[in-house]
Amino acid sequence: MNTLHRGEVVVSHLTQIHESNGRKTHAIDDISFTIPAGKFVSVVGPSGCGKSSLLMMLVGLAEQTSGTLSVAGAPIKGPDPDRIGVVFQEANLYPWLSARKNVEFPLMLKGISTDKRADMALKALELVGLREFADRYPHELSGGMKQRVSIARGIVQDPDVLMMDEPFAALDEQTRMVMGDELLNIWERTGKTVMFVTHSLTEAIYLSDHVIVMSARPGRIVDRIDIDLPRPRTFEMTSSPEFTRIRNRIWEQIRSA
Ligand SMILES: Nc1ncnc2c1ncn2[C@@H]1O[C@H](COP(=O)(O)OP(=O)(O)OP(=O)(O)O)[C@@H](O)[C@H]1O
Repeated sequence: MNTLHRGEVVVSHLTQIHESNGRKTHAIDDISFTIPAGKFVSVVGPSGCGKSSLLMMLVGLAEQTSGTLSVAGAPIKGPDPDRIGVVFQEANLYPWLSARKNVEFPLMLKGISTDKRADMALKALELVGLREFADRYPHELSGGMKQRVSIARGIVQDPDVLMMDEPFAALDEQTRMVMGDELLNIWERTGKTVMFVTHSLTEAIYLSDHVIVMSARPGRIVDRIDIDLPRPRTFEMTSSPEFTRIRNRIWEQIRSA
């Protein structure tokens, strides 16, 4: 890893064409952007525009057709949870493992010693406010708590970058708002770069330094918006004229995409 670029994400002329059963789907078309280290950037766009395809390439779970991707100064050659943490829409916890053991799981695969991985998992659970629930099993946790365990698992190896694909989509609105604030809290405390895929324009604006707007498939970037609202963000801001102006601007782009 090039320490000069820790946490920076650089996407250059990225194109992806999926091929399955002899059919080609042009998902992403010539996308370029940079996320400076430590920034919180959201990606929004119409359903099927290629947001998840983009994220899957950035976390090393899919390959591009052309173009380059680099995270923390090095190209992506496969999943690398030391460099890039990932959180998906479903928490995907193992039901037979406690919260702590779920967080420890990737560390166990790496052969990290029992004591060290317990220590790392507890620190990550502490960061998401769940240390007291470390020995609970997934069925004993609420949807929001499960997703917090999943975030803990995503950051347990202390990656510089966290990629999140609709992490709060399955949660009720109230829990979703609370989780957004908690994520901002974790982000502020850890200084990680976050790329956050969401369908919610309010969530994207509320959380981010910058919002990338994609067109309908094949996904291209149609707008890039700096969110200059002060931090900490507050619920009241979501009904301010500035917030509404930005939301309308994004909605116009998506509606006509
Ligand atoms: N593995 C795959 N094989 C073939 N086609 C795929 C594959 N993955 C995605 N696609 C297609 O690529 C396009 C983009 O899908 P993708 O899931 O990236 O969009 P999205 O913006 O995340 O959608 P949504 O907002 O509905 O979650 C879609 O037409 C989808 O059917």
